[in-house]
Amino acid sequence: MLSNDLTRSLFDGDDDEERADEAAAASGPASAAPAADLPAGTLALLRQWVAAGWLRRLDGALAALLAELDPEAPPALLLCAAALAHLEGHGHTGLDLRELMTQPSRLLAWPTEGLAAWDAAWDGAWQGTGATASLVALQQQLTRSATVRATETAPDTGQPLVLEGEMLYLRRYWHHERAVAQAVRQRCGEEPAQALEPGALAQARAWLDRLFPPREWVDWQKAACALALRGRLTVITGGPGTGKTYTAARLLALLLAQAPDPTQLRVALAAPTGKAAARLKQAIDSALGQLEAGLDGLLDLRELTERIGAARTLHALLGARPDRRAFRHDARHPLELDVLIVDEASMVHLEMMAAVLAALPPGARLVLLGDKDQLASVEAGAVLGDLCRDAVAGRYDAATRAHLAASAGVQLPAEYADDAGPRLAQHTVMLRESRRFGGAIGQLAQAVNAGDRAAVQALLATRAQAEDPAIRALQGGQPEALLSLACAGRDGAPGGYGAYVALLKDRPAPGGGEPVQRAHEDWVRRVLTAFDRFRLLCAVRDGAWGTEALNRAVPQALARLGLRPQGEWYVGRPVMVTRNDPALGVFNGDIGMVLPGARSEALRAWFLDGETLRSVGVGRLAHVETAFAMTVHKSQGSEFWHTVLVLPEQAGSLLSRELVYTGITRAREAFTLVTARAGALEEAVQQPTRRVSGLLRMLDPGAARPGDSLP
Ligand SMILES: Nc1ncnc2c1ncn2[C@@H]1O[C@H](COP(=O)(O)OP(=O)(O)OP(=O)(O)O)[C@@H](O)[C@H]1O
Repeated sequence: MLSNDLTRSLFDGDDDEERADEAAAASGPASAAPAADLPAGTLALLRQWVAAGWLRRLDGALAALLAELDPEAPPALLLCAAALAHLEGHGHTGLDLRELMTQPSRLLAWPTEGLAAWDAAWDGAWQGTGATASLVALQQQLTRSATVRATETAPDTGQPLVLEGEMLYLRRYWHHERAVAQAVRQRCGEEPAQALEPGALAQARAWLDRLFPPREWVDWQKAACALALRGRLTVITGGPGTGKTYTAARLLALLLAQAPDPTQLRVALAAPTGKAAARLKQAIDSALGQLEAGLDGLLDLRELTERIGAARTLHALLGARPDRRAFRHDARHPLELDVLIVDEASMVHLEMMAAVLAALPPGARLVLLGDKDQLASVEAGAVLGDLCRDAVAGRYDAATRAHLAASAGVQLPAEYADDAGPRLAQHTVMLRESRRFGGAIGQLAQAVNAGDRAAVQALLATRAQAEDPAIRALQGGQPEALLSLACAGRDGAPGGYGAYVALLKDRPAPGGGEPVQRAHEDWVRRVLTAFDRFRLLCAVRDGAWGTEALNRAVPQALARLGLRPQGEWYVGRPVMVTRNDPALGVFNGDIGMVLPGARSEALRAWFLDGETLRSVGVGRLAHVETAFAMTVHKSQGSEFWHTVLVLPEQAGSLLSRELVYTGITRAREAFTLVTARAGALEEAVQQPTRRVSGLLRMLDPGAARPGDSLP
């Protein structure tokens, strides 16, 4: 059946337009000129919507494909299919049918004209069917088609769409969401968790008291470690600097202390990007080092640090293979691990989370660290956000509260108690106190996160009055002002990219021998470190305030300071890898700098992962882009001494609260906001992102309707 292969591939590639072309070509006349027996009217309408820019070509192509597979496909199915594909493009994993029927404007976020066209088409879809539009009637219409699988009743014959309750899925996303739900349920235990046996409990208590000095208020870090002892999945969320890695390091010490044979404890550290993995390793090593010093040799944490080795990207950990979608490690070839710590889990998309859960042996512990309020992955799904739905409220049941009291001496206030709390809540902890982010930048991030427009405005105004060097806002600015900022920084935060450009001329004389090699590597490190202090982050790629225009303009501006941006490859070109290339050891999101090698003028891209420096000849790098300006999405997992967030005139739903929050929290010491239009920040703050998924419903039927999973 053409459908199965094509539909599987339809959402498997990297390039939507490419996929649309394939689908259009393969579905032949259905998409070009519908045959008379196809629901041509609906398809023609969809083509108009594609032309109007409300749908992608891919969205129309999916409907055309279904019409070809099932010439009897009702118009409502074709409309749902196009909407489903469209929503996938916006990060939703499925289509909430009830919401589509009652509030299409909330789901589709189209212009008024588009919504009117949708309403008319939807009403038209029911005319002549003999049915009145209702959720049940829609479900019946959908499942009557051979292209839709109703999970409860129909056998799997490779139908492109799957209906589960009120959610319609693309086959692939249904599989991933179901796999994640099943694995999470298993890891959280179907029944209330068993208490630790008395010996283990006493030992845990002694160690937890040693690792966390007594406090007068709830020690959520200690609570997180205590919960992790009991379960195979622990989700630790918190804003920047709340001690997620600090807690994870203490958890490792605790697990080492509890292990029957500490020398055999197998631990791996991973993150979605190379940069985030390197930061995780650094933070864990430093936390374990400090801890070791305070433990009087009770635990050999140095040996553990060495044994853990480098933190890896999830792709590398799972064994990504060139040209293969499947990883080397899966349920049949599991990772040989006892503990896996994954940082920056908000960036882990649904498919990757499914792969991680599949490859981890059932007995191993998975600890997810991340900030639930950050932007979700570019790809569909908001797994961490979904998993953390109850993180703020806590919702700990009696068994959990008793466990925390007995194992950690943590007495939870009543506001966090809920005897009907779901299983997952018993495995989730939110860290609530930031140690690194208390100043003006932290306050701004908090106000943005709370959607508090007035507080954001007041904060920017008072900080400007106080001439606080940490925060500056240039509203309604000109691109020239931005370029000058990029070159030289600003008062209170000098430097900009000029600082690394100044270092380019310090290259040691090329040559052979170890001293030259070492001097060269030192220079490369200094250049990379200087570059990493400053970054321009954009909301969008296109337009005068997008990454593409800035990546053309900034090197030209830097030419005044000595950069020579000639040709594709030039000394001092910062690059970001845009596709995983396991054979080369470079992964999507890695950032490097083009510089000559130690011996010759041949240019290489140099990457710094923590302490490790590596390089690749530029001729071998097929998928990179210039990285003076990067999208906020791509910046996740990184921090810069001075971060500049650039908001364009218009960016529709892209300009969200999460985007601004994520941008601000990339700044360590200085943050500059540049907005093309006054008011853009305030609008973004009031626009939280919403991603529909059915994960919570699958995890806990009856607890939440699918579309309720996010605000
Ligand atoms: N309980 C604590 N006592 C003392 N210092 C702490 C404690 N918790 C965290 N810190 C310190 O606060 C800083 C931030 O901690 P950490 O890096 O673990 O936070 P994080 O939440 O992982 O941050 P990020 O946003 O970078 O992921 C570190 O310097 C850490 O040593």
